[in-house]
Amino acid sequence: MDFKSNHNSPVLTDQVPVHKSRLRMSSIIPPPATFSSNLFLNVPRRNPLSGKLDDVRASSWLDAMKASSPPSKKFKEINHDTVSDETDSEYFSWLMKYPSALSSFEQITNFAKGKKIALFLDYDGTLSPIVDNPEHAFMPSAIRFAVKNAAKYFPTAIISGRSRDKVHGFVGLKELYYAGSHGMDIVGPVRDSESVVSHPNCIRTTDEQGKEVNLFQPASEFLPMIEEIFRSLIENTKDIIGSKVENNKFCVSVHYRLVDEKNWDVIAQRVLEILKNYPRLRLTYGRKVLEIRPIIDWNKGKAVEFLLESLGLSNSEDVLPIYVGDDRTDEDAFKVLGEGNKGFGILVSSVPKESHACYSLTDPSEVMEFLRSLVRWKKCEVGAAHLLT
Ligand SMILES: O=P(O)(O)OC[C@H]1O[C@H](O[C@H]2O[C@H](CO)[C@@H](O)[C@H](O)[C@H]2O)[C@H](O)[C@@H](O)[C@@H]1O
Repeated sequence: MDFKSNHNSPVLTDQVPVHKSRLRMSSIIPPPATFSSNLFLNVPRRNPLSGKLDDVRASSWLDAMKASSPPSKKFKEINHDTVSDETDSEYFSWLMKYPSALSSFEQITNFAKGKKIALFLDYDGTLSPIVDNPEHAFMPSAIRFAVKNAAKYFPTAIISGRSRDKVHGFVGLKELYYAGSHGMDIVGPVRDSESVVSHPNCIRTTDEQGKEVNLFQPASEFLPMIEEIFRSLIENTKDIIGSKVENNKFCVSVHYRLVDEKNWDVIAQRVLEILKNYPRLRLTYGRKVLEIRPIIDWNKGKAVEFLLESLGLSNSEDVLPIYVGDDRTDEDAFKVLGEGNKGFGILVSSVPKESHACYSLTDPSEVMEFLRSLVRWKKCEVGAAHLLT
């Protein structure tokens, strides 16, 4: 769900068909709603006088917040004595729709034959397991090694909601490209593509190793505003035990994973209250996190397109982009790749979720397995090509 603020009202725009997903998975998405300027919820009601609008607003947010991170227990590990047939069949019919990228590996590589694969990887929940403290979301070294190896064969980029510096620090591989702040901060290779260099927010600079790069920051004018709201959010949530406000440079995350559930409505109300003063910012949510970001026409999907263009890999039949991610913000990238069958989106999830992806993997360890398999396959392909020459 995506609350777009403007001077009169933050407007809810939901890209996933609400009724369909609510039918399939109880309450992934809160009920359709709009907000007036005082941020009270306006929902069609049978009796407009019954109940308090504040209560409705809080319960709508609570629905969203509770649903934002479903129980992480893997279906395949569930004790079948305690699980209903209904749950099993829900999972298996979901798997029919989003087959495992490991089980379907041959299908994927058949499609990839002779093509140049470009890899796009989300960070939290994809390369590092979800943990309580966002500062401790370290990447297991075996996964780092798999990513490093994959990058030897395929151009590889990390696209994260974190600040670019922070995610670079966690991943620690200089051979990758990095996009932070949900794609609003990209360092890409230098290429004289008209659509890349002509963008007013794209500048040529040098990276830490002195290499020439293109730095693209489409939300740079929002930097002071983000700093300001970051400070205000810290000040206004400091009494909520367990809350954590994270500065992601062009966006801010308000974490409630460690907040007692009875205070989730308090944290939502405080954030909404502050946001009233920032009509050019909007509120979205991820896995037990509320995210504040600029209203600009930019997202992880656009970042993928930008990077493909920067790498000289766009508009080519011989290129197969693969995006792996676990979160709502990754859906924009899945959508871009799904349109016109440009590439594959792989959703990382151990529970059924509606998605624009076409395959699934359960967790970061399966992501690692998938990357290793891609490398093995590529080595064989290269070996076979050598034998023929
Ligand atoms: O795009 P991503 O790389 O997936 O980043 C999305 C958010 O990830 C982080 O929060 C999530 O992971 C934390 C560590 O496992 C977890 O504690 C939190 O509950 C999750 O929401 C990050 O801290 C956020 O800033 C990112 O926006």
